[in-house]
Amino acid sequence: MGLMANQEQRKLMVSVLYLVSVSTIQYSFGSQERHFKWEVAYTLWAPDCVEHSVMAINGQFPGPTIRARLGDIVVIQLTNKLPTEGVVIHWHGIRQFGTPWADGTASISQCAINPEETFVYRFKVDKAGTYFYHGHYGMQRSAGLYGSLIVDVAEGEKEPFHYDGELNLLFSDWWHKSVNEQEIGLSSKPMRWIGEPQSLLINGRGQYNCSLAAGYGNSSSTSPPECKFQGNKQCAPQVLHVLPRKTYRLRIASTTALSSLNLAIGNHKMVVVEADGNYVEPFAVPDLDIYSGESYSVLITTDQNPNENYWLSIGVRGREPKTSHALTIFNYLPISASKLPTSPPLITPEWNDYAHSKSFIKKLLALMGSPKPPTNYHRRIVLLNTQNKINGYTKWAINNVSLALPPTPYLGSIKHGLKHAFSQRKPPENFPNNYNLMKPPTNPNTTTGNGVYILSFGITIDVILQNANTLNENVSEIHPWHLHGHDFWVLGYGEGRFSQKDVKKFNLKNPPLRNTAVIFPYGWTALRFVADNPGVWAFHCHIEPHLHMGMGVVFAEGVRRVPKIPAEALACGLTAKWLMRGNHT
Ligand SMILES: O=C1O[C@H]([C@@H](O)CO)C(O)=C1O
Repeated sequence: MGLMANQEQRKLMVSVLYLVSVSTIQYSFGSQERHFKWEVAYTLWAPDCVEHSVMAINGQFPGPTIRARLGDIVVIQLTNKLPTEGVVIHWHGIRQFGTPWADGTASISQCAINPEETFVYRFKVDKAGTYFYHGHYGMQRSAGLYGSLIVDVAEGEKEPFHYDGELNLLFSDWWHKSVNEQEIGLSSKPMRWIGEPQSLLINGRGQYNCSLAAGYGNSSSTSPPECKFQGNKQCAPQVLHVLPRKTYRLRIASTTALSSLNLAIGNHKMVVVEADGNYVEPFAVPDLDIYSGESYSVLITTDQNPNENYWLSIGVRGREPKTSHALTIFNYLPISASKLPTSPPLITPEWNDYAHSKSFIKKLLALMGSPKPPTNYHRRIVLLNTQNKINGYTKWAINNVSLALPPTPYLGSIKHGLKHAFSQRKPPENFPNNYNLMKPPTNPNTTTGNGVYILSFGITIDVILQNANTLNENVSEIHPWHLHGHDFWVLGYGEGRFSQKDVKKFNLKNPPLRNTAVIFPYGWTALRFVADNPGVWAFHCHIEPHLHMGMGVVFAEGVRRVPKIPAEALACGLTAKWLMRGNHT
């Protein structure tokens, strides 16, 4: 198979040995500014061995990894080199305390950066953990605009667990149809759904129509042929080189557009220690579900037969899979990476085995000593998730409002009192009692809206995400919801309609802190957070086409306390007019 040429393998071995030693080096300097100069441009690339256009950063796909230490200021000077479209980048999991204009959400925190313009993102990383970044304008994440963002503990501090080396995995899904065509299909009448991805990618690499694992005795005539490529191809798997009898931290994040994934490594159990940049009570699992917008760290001990290699595989969950698993090799050095594992890759649990997913997610509990939620809430917002229609167009709606973002970003319009910038009607806090969650909506018609949930500064908010049936009989889908500007405590999950009696079952003792939480088909998920971060924050389904079809809401809190917003974030829509009136002195 020629996964890795010999010389390349030696080079990588040296870098693994370096990696192992690096974790013991003590740095002698404190927090600092980390500067990056980036250009976003389309480039031709073959993520799954088939060439298409991808949105790259400095010619790289995925974009460069940002690595910083807790307390550092990260400064990214981003120049838009796309010929005809705007761009923004969201720093997923970074709460942006004091810098809400750097959250990178078009129409919410800033104006899109026009071609040839530069915008400087400057923010503090105030919590160690595994994060990532991605485009947040239209469906630019699906176009390939993403990369990893890793925050190490502060100088002289230790993680609450030991490891000898570290490996970084960023998962995504990939379509051969351009994002432009996908977007047009979604907004056509009737809607043309994007379908399942052609490939899954691990660190931007996958294999369409060929298998790294072909040749395991029972491969049938329908299974794809063996991959034939040299290790230098863009789609060649990034082999994970490890040394025997060590402990590795795998940092994992999922920036998929659609797919929920399950990860497994042959013969190795994983000990989960971090979720979305928050420590959890360690627990061991043979496989792990990861939804779009989530990140995890797991510890792996290389205690298996050192004369073998092992498969690392990801497969689709929660939707009927039509996409092959993505694979790479967990290579025990010094044996060659081209020695195929003796056992075939692990198969993902049945796509609709939700009991498996629920049992995993309920094991996640905050590490002892983590911040606890307030015991009471001040305001409860119940959000019903439905698929709907507007004049024959398919939409997603929350409490029967489908989010259509306004041309003027909310942060500037709210801060500067520009009331015509968006609807001043309060979006609904609940949905009718007689709504039947188990059936398609009896009246599927909805309307668009762009109203904002204004949260009094400092209060405790409970959000109940309530799932329901889609437009099709007997279908309810998974939705991973992501909150900007905050972590929330996940207080509980339940089946059917949420009711007051469910409150008794909330976990107020050690609920995990996260920034993304899933709702299961026909179920509910309860979240709690404190509205203590001045700014305007998106809260939305992280499935990119669903957000595109309106599946989100907007929270605003303490906007009067936001310091002076940089003019570059305001130079569009009604805030541009406001600037021209000379208000920004
Ligand atoms: O938004 C979606 O549309 C399709 C389907 O409901 C209609 O084709 C699907 O699976 C989604 O998640």
